[in-house]
Amino acid sequence: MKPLRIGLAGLGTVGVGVIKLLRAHAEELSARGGRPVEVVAVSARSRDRDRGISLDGLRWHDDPVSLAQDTEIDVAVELIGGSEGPARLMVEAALGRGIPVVTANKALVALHGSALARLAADNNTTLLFEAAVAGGIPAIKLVREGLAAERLDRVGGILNGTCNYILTEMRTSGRDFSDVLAEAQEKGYAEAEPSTDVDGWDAAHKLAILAGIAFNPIRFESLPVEGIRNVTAADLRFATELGYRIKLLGLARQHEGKALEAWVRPCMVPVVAPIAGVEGVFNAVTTSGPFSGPITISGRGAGEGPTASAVVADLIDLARGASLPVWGVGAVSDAVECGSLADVESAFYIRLDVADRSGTMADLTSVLRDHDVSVHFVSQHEAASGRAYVALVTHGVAESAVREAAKGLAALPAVNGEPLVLKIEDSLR
Ligand SMILES: NC(=O)C1=CN([C@@H]2O[C@H](COP(=O)(O)OP(=O)(O)OC[C@H]3O[C@@H](n4cnc5c(N)ncnc54)[C@H](OP(=O)(O)O)[C@@H]3O)[C@@H](O)[C@H]2O)C=CC1
Ligand SMILES: N[C@@H](CCO)C(=O)O
Repeated sequence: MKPLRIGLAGLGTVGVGVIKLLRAHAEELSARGGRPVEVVAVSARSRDRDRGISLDGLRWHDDPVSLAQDTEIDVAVELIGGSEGPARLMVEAALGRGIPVVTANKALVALHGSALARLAADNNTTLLFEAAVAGGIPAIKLVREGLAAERLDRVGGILNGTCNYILTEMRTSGRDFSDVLAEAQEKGYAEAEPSTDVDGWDAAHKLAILAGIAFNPIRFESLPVEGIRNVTAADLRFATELGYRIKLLGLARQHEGKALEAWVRPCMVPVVAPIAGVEGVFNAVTTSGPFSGPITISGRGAGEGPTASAVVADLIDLARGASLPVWGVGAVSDAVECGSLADVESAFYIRLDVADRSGTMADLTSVLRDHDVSVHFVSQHEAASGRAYVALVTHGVAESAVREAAKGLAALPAVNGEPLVLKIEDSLR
């Protein structure tokens, strides 16, 4: 059989992993795909860098766009990264000439998925991106293929391993965010510039893709995103006492007849929920639908091996001749705005740093009363001399009311700093 000839751009963590996996499992891949899958051309910035693998016999392109235009390749694999620049140009060049593209680039797909889907459709080819969401977890295949018959009402999960690692370490060691982040950076688990991970953007890219295949492509700018910088060790202690874990979640929900509810933010998850037990760098993807019920799968969301496994799974699909739609149902629809969260009802956790003196609790509860926020539970711990952390759990209330109440609480003389408001996600039980 004629091999499937791969042009691969990006020889970093994932690119090298893909070449190693294609070589290590060549026989099985050939049997499963019905023909050999072979890298024939590559592109990276430095031709001389030792990457720990032999590149002998592979054509070299300095420019990934020229790789995409190589007439002796059948598939272009983009493992450079970034939503703009060489990655986008290369993907557009390959799709534009009718060559299928496999990418692990979540930023690119989250921001330009709809335009790239249209370009692919116009040129009768496809764009595959299994590795772009939750690394080694077959998240895209779960939603697009395994649940192809379902009308999902929820999709999302724990979509960033760095945040999950930091929150897990904070809980188990009692240390604060900055301390654990610094250690994670020293060990190489977190980037020197951590914002993409800890401010929720990486998880947001992945959620946007999941929402795109489960429901509709969304306008990325309309997705509410909050990271984990304001979560403290005190919050993790309160969560444990209350029977919860704090997780950075990305979730999208389709309510009948309404705009898509979608967001990324730290949430309280009941300790009995399957997702609460997903710890450290692991990711989890969760879905729910009327026929399939709840599904949660977990695994490694990043790293050479898991990510390469997902990229090569897409290559096997192409070797088999599978023709998968870019988004879930095959139609290329325009990206839609996420709905406002103002009217979405939930229970919330509110944590405050307050002056520990008589009348403080009365001041707090009067603000909540004024905003019609009903309290379900209150707890308090000493913070420092004369100060205390107060945790309040509300009954179900519209998000707009709890946000206004938090502003009122922050304005009280007894309250120090900004209150932390976390959504309580009891639905994931
Ligand atoms: N690492 C992971 O665990 C995961 C990564 N991903 C995604 O996979 C993609 C690749 O990530 P990763 O392997 O970690 O990234 P790396 O930074 O390790 O590798 C990037 C590669 O791209 C090459 N490159 C950069 N600019 C150019 C250019 N202008 N022309 C040609 N080559 C270029 C670099 O070349 P050189 O080596 O010469 O500098 C390098 O080989 C990203 O989209 C990332 O988001 C997805 C899931 C997990
Ligand atoms: N930086 C990501 C891995 C790449 O998607 C994470 O921490 O999960």
